[in-house]
Amino acid sequence: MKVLELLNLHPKVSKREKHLLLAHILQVTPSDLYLMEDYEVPFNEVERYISMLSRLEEGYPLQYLLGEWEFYGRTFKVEEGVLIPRPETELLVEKILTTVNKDRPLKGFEIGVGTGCISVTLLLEIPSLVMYADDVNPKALQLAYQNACMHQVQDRLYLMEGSLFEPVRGMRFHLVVSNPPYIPEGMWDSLPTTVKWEGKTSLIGGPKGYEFYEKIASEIHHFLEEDGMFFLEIGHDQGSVVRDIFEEKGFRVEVFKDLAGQDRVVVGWM
Ligand SMILES: C[S@@+](CC[C@H](N)C(=O)[O-])C[C@H]1O[C@@H](n2cnc3c(N)ncnc32)[C@H](O)[C@@H]1O
Repeated sequence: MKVLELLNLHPKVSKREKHLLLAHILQVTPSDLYLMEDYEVPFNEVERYISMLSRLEEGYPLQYLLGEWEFYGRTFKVEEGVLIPRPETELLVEKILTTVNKDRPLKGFEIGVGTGCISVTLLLEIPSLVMYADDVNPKALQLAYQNACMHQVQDRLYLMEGSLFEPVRGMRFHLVVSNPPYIPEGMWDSLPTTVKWEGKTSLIGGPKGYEFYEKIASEIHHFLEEDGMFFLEIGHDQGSVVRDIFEEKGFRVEVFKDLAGQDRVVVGWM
């Protein structure tokens, strides 16, 4: 079959997804495909493409089929059960990069490293930084290690299996960052099928959704240097509740909105 014929299959799947998938299989860029419309695709590739298209139609995420996704202009490996890096999370990284003093040695900690997209990006952008990062999901830790190796920052990233602050008891950091699970449990059933492949551990924060912020607020003072700061991604409607949680514990916080005008990042300090 020809490229154009393949791109016209499965009308329910978006053109963009089909372009990304076929380009990935043929190892060309999506825009190359416009010049290859009459190219006769070898049988094996046709078979692979058609079976992946069926999976897409069933709601399997494109990113997992590709095995990689972009974050902050770089490629990260992704795998089923580990959160796919989101564009909103780039704002969290941006806030850190524009806030911290990058010219001095810095020690950071990330709760819930996932693919490692946040920690690895920070390490690439801040050469004086060393990051510690944990996750309760061993698959995420393996993936984060692979991504750290791919971007050659594995010597400055210490990955630990464990919950919240448990693996770093007794340590203090200049920055603590987290994009914790923040969706309320009751919303699981109504989430799109594609999102569910990322797993409850990645997404569900607890009955209220904002339980992780409560847990972080109750402990974080033990783990921050005197001038330390924390940077948290939040759900679009969690700005005021998360502000209250931290202010009640005596922290100063600022809430920032994303490009869509939704609450997205909380920056705080003691
Ligand atoms: C929303 S994902 C964020 C992943 C990644 N940091 C990102 O921004 O793409 C939340 C991550 O927290 C992890 N997690 C869930 N509960 C945790 C806990 N109690 N302690 C540490 N990590 C946890 C999940 O496994 C998941 O990788």
